[in-house]
Amino acid sequence: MRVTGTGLDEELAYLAECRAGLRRMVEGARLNVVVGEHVAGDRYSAERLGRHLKSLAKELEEEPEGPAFFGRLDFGHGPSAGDHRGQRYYVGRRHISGETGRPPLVIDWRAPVSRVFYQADARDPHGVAVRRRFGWSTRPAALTGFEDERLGSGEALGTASRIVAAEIERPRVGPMRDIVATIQPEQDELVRAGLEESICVQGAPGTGKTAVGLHRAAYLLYTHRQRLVRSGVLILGPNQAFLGYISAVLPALGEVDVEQTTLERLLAPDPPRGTDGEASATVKNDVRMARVLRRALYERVGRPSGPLTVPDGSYRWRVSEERLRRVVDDTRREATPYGIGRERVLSRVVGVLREQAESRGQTPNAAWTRKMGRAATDFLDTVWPAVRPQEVVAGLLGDPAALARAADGILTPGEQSAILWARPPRSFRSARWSAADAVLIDEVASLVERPRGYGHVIVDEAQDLSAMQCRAIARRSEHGSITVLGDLAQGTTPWAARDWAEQLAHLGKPGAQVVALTTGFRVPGAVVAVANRLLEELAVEVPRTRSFRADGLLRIRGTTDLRGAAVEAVRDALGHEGSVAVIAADGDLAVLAEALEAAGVEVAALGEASSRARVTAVPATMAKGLEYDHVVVAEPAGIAEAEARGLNRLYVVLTRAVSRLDVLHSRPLPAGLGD
Ligand SMILES: Nc1ncnc2c1ncn2[C@@H]1O[C@H](COP(=O)(O)OP(=O)(O)OP(=O)(O)O)[C@@H](O)[C@H]1O
Repeated sequence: MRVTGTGLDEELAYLAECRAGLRRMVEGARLNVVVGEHVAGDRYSAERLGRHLKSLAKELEEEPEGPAFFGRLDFGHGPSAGDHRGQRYYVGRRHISGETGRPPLVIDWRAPVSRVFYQADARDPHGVAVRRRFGWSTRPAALTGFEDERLGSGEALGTASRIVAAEIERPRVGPMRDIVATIQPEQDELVRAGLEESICVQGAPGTGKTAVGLHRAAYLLYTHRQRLVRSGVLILGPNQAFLGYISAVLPALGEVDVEQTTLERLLAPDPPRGTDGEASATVKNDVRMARVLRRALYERVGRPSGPLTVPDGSYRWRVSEERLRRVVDDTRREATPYGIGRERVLSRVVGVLREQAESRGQTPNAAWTRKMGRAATDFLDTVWPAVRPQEVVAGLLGDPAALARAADGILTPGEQSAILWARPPRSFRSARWSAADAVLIDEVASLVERPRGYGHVIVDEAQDLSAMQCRAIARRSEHGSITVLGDLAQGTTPWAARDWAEQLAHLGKPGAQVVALTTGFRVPGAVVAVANRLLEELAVEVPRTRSFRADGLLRIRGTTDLRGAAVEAVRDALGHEGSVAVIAADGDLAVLAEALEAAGVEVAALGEASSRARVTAVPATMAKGLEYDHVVVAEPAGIAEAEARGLNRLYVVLTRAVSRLDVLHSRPLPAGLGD
């Protein structure tokens, strides 16, 4: 290893060239925005191209002084260097073109050759003689130094790199950042898996699952841009606070065309107006509901009773009851969506009428066909009525007899009464739908008409999804692939997955490979040790984590004055750099926040973007996926007791700390934390 200043002048000169290159690109992008409309083939592409170029121009302008590159590869002269023999490449967040006719100044981190930057090591240098990592200071961004690894001579730092360690251990300020400069080899494998591949990443807290998912989205868009920009990439996260935390990563990587939302919002843009008790939510989220709903929908399909007669001038056409029954039965057997089934029944009946007309020597035209269609509408509405998905669900939840028919042999009487509305609304239009109802409505809607699919779907915190929620995602990725991210140990919903095979089957990708990540980049070693102890109590089979980080501080303190101890711990935390969170059971948080405010500490509520306070009060149920430099956990027993999977919740809460964790308790610690 060499950590030297030699060559820094040359690198600074090269940086100046890169910045000049960026300025040329800004000019070019601005011009292209003007002419974009003329070069794109159609309006849709023109709009996309225009947006892309505008955002590129804007970003380049906003960040002309940013870190233009983070790595350099000097290939050797041996045969293993292949086409890159003797070449030097700079690797950065984005491609920077050279002057006309000259090679690029910086290669995008997603380009094929950049893979070597992440994968090369002393055992397999991939033809690289020297890998150089650059260190940058932030605000203002300045190139401060570099580290060389002479991989060709068997010399590699791996995770001992000081630049890598500094990046991983840096305090967290503001929203989540990209990790392109320090992606680890096992993460890189997942980021660059092929588009056709669906993968499931089981990773302990802080192993970079979310980071991998976001970078995978960026990688896939770079590698398959044409295909994915049209079909779309969707990222699903657990809640708005989490989405807010991760929302800046993809735009910073130049990717603005990714839909990032929660499943709840995707299914129902308006917030739910109703709620479910645990018993009813559990039944509604059970996979058996899919069969109940299908029955309820198809129960609407009737049996023709009597022939259909249609007057047509001096004739009366007649279709026999038996023929009508065959049309309906054949259509049912074809298993097309309900809505298409309805169209087919109509067109088949009209087809029978046409045959009769033709055999009478008539030549039916389009106007005649329309007329026959209108004449058959009453029949159609009786045997295959148009439906609204909400109406079907309301028909079940509001009518014990209808529910009993649809759920017979599927749900027990107790389960049926758990989901029945105590006071049914007058019409389905005034129903106060809950989040679980939205999933049921979506299930019915997809039986009527297939929903829009995405090219790739990334699902974070996937262990928490119910079977019915998984099905909603499966429908949207039927012809695409998915990346499933999660941790069985962090499952907190009543229906949280206990193994991945079943969850993947519900997600429609039973064959997806499950890959484990076990190196934690967030949580310091001392905290990981405590979390691993708690893991023993959680009854899930997951590999233990080891921390990349030797730094960090853990304090577990008993107290008789929880509020006073929390104020003291937060004051101490504010003496350090970085973000601070106070996490407690949802019901215990308000008094702590009040105590802090009373002591003159400014506290922001979670998601309160306008606040400048460094301290955030985080309800335990909202902590998932988030991270703070210093975390004060108040009364673990309260968190563990608040819900059925309270110990899993506590495991989530304890693993939010990046640098320091204070655990304060006035009551005995829950099992696993006690000793
Ligand atoms: N290779 C890396 N280099 C630098 N930082 C990294 C790397 N991998 C992960 N991190 C950082 O570690 C932290 C944890 O990552 P992330 O949130 O993706 O983990 P996770 O597995 O999703 O965690 P959890 O399950 O607890 O939500 C983030 O701040 C992320 O930026």
